[in-house]
Amino acid sequence: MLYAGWLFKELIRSLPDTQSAQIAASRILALLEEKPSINIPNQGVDIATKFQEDYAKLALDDIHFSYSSRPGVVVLPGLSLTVKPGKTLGIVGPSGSGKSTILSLAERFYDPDPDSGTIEFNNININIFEISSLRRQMSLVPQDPVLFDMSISDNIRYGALFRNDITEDEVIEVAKVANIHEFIMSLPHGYQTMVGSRGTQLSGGEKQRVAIARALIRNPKILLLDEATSALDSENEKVVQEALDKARRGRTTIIIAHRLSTIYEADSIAVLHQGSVVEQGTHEELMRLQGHYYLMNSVSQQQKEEEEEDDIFV
Ligand SMILES: Nc1ncnc2c1ncn2[C@@H]1O[C@H](COP(=O)(O)OP(=O)(O)OP(=O)(O)O)[C@@H](O)[C@H]1O
Repeated sequence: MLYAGWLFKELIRSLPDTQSAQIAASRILALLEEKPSINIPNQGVDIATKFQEDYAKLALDDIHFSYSSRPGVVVLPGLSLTVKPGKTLGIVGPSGSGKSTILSLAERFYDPDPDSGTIEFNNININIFEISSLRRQMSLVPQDPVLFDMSISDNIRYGALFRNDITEDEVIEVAKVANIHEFIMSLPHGYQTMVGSRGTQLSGGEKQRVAIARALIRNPKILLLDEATSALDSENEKVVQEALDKARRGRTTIIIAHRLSTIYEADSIAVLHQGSVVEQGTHEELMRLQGHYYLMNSVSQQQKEEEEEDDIFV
């Protein structure tokens, strides 16, 4: 908490002038006073006291969900989906099919509709858990990670603000898994290098790898990846892809894939359409099925070939 206070001050300090700082401070304070969109139990169970297992299982069972701002639009009409302990579940589907919503529900940024089934963490309904203890079990790597105008080391530590005792060795360890250690060491100020406002001094791929290190520093039982390598060039994509593969090894992981090659190796792939799973299996099983997934692969293969042809004529 002390560290969070320090960070708050650092963020305000990094703004260009007093007026921007005042506006930012008042927005943050307004946000803190905003009513949550979920029912948070005051005295939930601390999840850490409940499980000793290394791996977590996450299961959504018959989840109905609409955003309260658009009550008429059903996003999930009774979704059931399980990710097994230590395994990777890939989720693919068209834009708007509900992929990111699943991650938001897992973290309890929203609660399912009242007539829903349950979301369970190791077979226990997640809404009995104290909310911050639940979120500490998970790390989300968003599509467009936000870095702060602080050193690389502090940007990584930001992933575990609840801990004041993170050592530099731990920071280095996760940076190595995230394939970013060597790059950091090549900089004149190493881990103390300032990344600039919103990380502007780093490339997209470097930012994503810092975000992966940030996700790993809290040693999450569940890793949630909203993959966005499609915005990267092929060189950067390969390095980020390797980092994602190392990060998820032996860890319960859900990956939302925008580029299908990201999830070829996943233990299971769910194809989502309008909030329902229309196909599920391994890459090979789904390709044999010659259904939605097969078609998506054919289209993306065709796009890739067209891009390669364009490259030849540049
Ligand atoms: N905060 C929100 N408030 C209201 N509606 C939302 C909100 N977030 C998402 N939606 C709507 O919910 C539906 C599912 O959105 P979601 O972001 O889960 O889809 P997605 O499959 O992750 O899409 P994409 O691949 O484009 O990220 C969409 O119709 C979207 O417009």
